Amino acid sequence: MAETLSSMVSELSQLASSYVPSTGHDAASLAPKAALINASRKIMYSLMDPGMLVQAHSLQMAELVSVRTLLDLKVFEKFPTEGNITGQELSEKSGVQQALLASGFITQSSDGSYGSTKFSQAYNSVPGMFFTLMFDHFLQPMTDLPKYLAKHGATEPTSFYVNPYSDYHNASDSGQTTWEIMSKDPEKLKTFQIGLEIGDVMVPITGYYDFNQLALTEEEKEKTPDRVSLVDIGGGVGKVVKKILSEYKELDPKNVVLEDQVNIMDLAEKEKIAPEGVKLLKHDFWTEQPVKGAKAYYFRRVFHDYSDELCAKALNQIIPAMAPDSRILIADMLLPEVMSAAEAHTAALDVACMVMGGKERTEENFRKLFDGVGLEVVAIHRAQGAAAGVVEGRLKGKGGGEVNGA
Ligand SMILES: C[S@@+](CC[C@H](N)C(=O)[O-])C[C@H]1O[C@@H](n2cnc3c(N)ncnc32)[C@H](O)[C@@H]1O
Repeated sequence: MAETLSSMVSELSQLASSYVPSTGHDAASLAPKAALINASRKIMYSLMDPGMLVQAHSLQMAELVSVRTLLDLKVFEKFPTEGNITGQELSEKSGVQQALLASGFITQSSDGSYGSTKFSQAYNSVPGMFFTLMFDHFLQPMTDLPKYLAKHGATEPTSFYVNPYSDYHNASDSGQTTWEIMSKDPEKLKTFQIGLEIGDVMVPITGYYDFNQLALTEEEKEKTPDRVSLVDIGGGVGKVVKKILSEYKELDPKNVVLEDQVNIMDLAEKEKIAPEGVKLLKHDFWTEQPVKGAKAYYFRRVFHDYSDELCAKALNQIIPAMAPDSRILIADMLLPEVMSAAEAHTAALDVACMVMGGKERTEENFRKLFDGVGLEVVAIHRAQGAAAGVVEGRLKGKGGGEVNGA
């Protein structure tokens, strides 16, 4: 039975009455806010007629382009933290025309002067970088999706050489991967790596898989002190290993390896984010895994960039290096089998990944992927309050070799 306006309003009112404001940015703190926003959106959509939705979409398009332009022109940095600034002053300081400043993202008072909001202030740091990466790397190629599909057929892109991203950059015939294309602009590459931090809340790093179980046992410390506990493959500049090591104290940094492509490892060496002791290794995961017999090979937010065929190719490079008790850990979004408004952002990310030739996956998709290369799923560790988890796998038929009795 269709929900009535009053039943939706009463649902919203119930959520509002139990709502406790929080400044936390972890999945659990954001969940009640998301529930309230989803309930409000449901009401909004039930009230809108199609013409109003077109207006809302148009406004969003204009707002996105305005914010991106203002970020480039560093306009938000010119706002005083307290008080307002006149359009004239702002134009002089930033060199932009007043017309560009009229966005709901900033405020305007009765004398016509402009003030900042919590949003424009936040966009001066990491949230702005995340916005920029979503705009530059996903929105721009995504707007050309109809053109791409007309050229390549209406099928899921499965290649890292030919996908909407490479097509948008006129590089589909260049034999370059998405990453190689992105690496041509070091500033954009840096924004991508650092801005990704904000997506941490969608695929939390910690809190649902116990990384302490990968620490060496007393016996191992004596017999195989150099055994690697954790290899973070495609681990970026080291923010993820830093977070893991800060919360799972039994893990010794010297038993942790961070792997990524040459230019990312150069950046990691420069930025020095990974804790002292962590070994930085330049490694291309399409080639044989050099770290043998590690307790766990971990990919976070990597598989969603690739098709099933390519993920299988990456896994096949690790399988020969695995010990009987080694684990593969894939941390990614876990799409629900049936999509609801609460998971709308996972659908958006699924589309964003498709632009680069990848996709988000369901639990079942992961089981099939593992099965196809001779691995079996041991457990799915779901993150509380997020549509994400760690899929834990091992070599098929190696059930006896447990990682510290896990
Ligand atoms: C979406 S980022 C995820 C980074 C990090 N794991 C995180 O969760 O923040 C994907 C990472 O995979 C790396 N990558 C892509 N292709 C690679 C390859 N062939 N070998 C090694 N790393 C690769 C990229 O450089 C990038 O750092």
